Amino acid sequence: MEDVLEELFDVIEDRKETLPEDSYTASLFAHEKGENAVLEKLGEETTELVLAAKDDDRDEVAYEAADIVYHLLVLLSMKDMELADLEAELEARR
Ligand SMILES: N=c1c2ncn([C@@H]3O[C@H](COP(=O)(O)OP(=O)(O)OP(=O)(O)O)[C@@H](O)[C@H]3O)c2ncn1[C@@H]1O[C@H](COP(=O)(O)O)[C@@H](O)[C@H]1O
Repeated sequence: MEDVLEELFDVIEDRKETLPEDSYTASLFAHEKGENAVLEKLGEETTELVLAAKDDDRDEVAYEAADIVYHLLVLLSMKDMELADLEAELEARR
């Protein structure tokens, strides 16, 4: 899991730097309202996650959770934060 998160975060950071035209991630960084779009997605996906959980739809829970994690990592990158910032907070709670 840690490897997947690190790899995904590295890809997100790369998209932020190189801004390829065909990249959804890059479009979020390039667009003036990209941060708002990410925040809206997080809100929508959280609602969808709640509904999926209520339905006991485990596939849909996994799908929505993945959407949330992806957009959460994009948000961390937009705030010039590192995955280590999230890890440190989680570690501090153990
Ligand atoms: N994990 C993701 C990921 N999760 C979601 N999304 C995109 O986020 C957008 C919004 O997600 P939604 O599920 O809301 O999309 P939707 O199907 O339009 O749904 P609705 O809005 O209709 O509800 C879609 O365009 C998805 O493709 C993602 N886009 C990219 N990644 C990762 O980022 C990498 C780089 O992607 P690019 O930046 O596109 O090269 C990829 O290889 C993936 O690993």
